[in-house]
Amino acid sequence: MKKINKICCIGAGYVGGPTMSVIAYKCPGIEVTVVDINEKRIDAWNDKNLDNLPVYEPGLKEIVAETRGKNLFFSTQIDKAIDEADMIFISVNTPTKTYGKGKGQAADLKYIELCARNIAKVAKTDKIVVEKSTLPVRTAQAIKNILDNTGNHVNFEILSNPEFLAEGTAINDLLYADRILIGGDDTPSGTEAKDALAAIYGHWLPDNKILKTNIWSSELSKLVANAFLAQRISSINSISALCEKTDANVQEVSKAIGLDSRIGPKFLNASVGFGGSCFQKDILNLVYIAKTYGLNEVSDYWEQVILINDYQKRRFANNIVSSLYNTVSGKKIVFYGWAFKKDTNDTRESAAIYVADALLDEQAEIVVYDPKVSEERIYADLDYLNTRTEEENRKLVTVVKEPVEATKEAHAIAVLTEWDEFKKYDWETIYKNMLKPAFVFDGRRILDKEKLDTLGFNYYRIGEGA
Ligand SMILES: NC(=O)c1ccc[n+]([C@@H]2O[C@H](COP(=O)([O-])OP(=O)(O)OC[C@H]3O[C@@H](n4cnc5c(N)ncnc54)[C@H](O)[C@@H]3O)[C@@H](O)[C@H]2O)c1
Ligand SMILES: O=c1ccn([C@@H]2O[C@H](COP(=O)(O)OP(=O)(O)O[C@H]3O[C@H](CO)[C@@H](O)[C@H](O)[C@H]3O)[C@@H](O)[C@H]2O)c(=O)[nH]1
Repeated sequence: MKKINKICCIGAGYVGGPTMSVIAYKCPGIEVTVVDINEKRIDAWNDKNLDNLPVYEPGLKEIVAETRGKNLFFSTQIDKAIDEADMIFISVNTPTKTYGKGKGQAADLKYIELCARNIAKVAKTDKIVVEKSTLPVRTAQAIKNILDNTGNHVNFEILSNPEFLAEGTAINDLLYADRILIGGDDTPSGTEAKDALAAIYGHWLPDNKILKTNIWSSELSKLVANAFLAQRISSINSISALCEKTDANVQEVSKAIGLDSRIGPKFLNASVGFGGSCFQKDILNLVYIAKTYGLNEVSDYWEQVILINDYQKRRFANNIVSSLYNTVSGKKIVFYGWAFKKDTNDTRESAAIYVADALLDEQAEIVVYDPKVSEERIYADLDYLNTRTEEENRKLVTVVKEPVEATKEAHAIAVLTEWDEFKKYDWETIYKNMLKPAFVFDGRRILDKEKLDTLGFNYYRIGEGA
């Protein structure tokens, strides 16, 4: 079996950084170099103060402290790292296309193609190239064409090894993965490459967790896994709307159905809507692929998962407006949370952005508190929507560091992220701070209903009648 001594990972983001840190940690005999074109990001990965790493994940800084400078390196010298590596992971972003054919649905593969061309240009020895990014099914074919046609006639073996970590639990998910998926050709060199990659994960995971498939099954399974997970959330969120009309309680419904072992209890938490960089992007990609093959019914079926998610965010915002006597103009609404889920500083596609946008359309004054998200990020998220000028966003939205203080003279609080600390606040003081009637809209169902009711709040939570 081919022995891997040096790994290069192109892309030092939310996947490349944590994944390679764990590989370096578990495989002290392998030298791992993570490269990126973004110099600022690499500098942050190399920052002496581990609180300044560009990705916040519980447990990450301890692993980086252990490995960085020993067998884990972060660098902008991309060509050098490619040249020296036996195995190259491509872990760059694959966002939804914002232009041209497939705009708004297809995955934008320009960064992937740039990586392939760069590898082809630089490689002087045989390489195993691993797709770590989430890609449309059959992308490996395109990568192979580029490598074989523009390369220096060395042998490239292409593997698909999608990543299933969830943000906020990335380190745990990597250390105790449910499964590792490795897709590749069944040729002798393909099998040898799959074995070499399996051996890396074999440093800490048992054989029965490592699943080898053909490359197309592997590429497609990643999109399907995300589609199934998001489908569960949209399913329960659609039922949350029905619960609110019928006095059923969505949590009781989740529990009742989840006890059926065929359904299972996980991923049935009703919420203000799923966010994150992956679910929407990957489902849209699946929708686009199905349409490309003329499978319109398949495409419509999966698109509905996104439509319900948009509906849920809109529904939450509309409910705030109608509860506050049909006008929020000039009213102070405090947002608890901006990240798309707890324990991450990532805000991509966070429901908070869209709820804020809808309320700003109604001229609300929004005050945001999030324990991990910077002011700069929050304004950038709003500016990116292009709904109003940057000046207006800064006029209507304030970002604060003091969550209880922020509620002074507020009309309402909206809980957008399920950060644990929100549960521990002094809700009595918050009640005193606020204008009456004091409204709380809990988009995550994390607060103590009985306590808030007793204190005098008008407390609403997703999936339950008033
Ligand atoms: N974020 C997640 O939780 C998650 C989980 C599983 C899979 N994925 C998938 O993994 C991929 C990466 O996601 P991410 O969240 O880490 O993205 P990210 O945006 O955080 O990181 C990608 C990095 O790649 C760099 N990059 C882009 N083009 C480059 C090039 N040509 N050369 C060098 N560097 C380049 C960017 O500068 C960026 O730092 C995506 O396909 C995503 O769908 C993400
Ligand atoms: O019952 C639930 C579970 C999740 N969510 C929301 O769904 C979104 C996504 O959460 P989660 O899946 O935990 O985080 P991600 O980091 O987006 O991880 C997903 O996307 C990754 C990128 O592809 C995959 O690797 C992971 O397996 C997949 O879980 C977040 O807004 C959550 O708040 C709910 O509303 N209800």
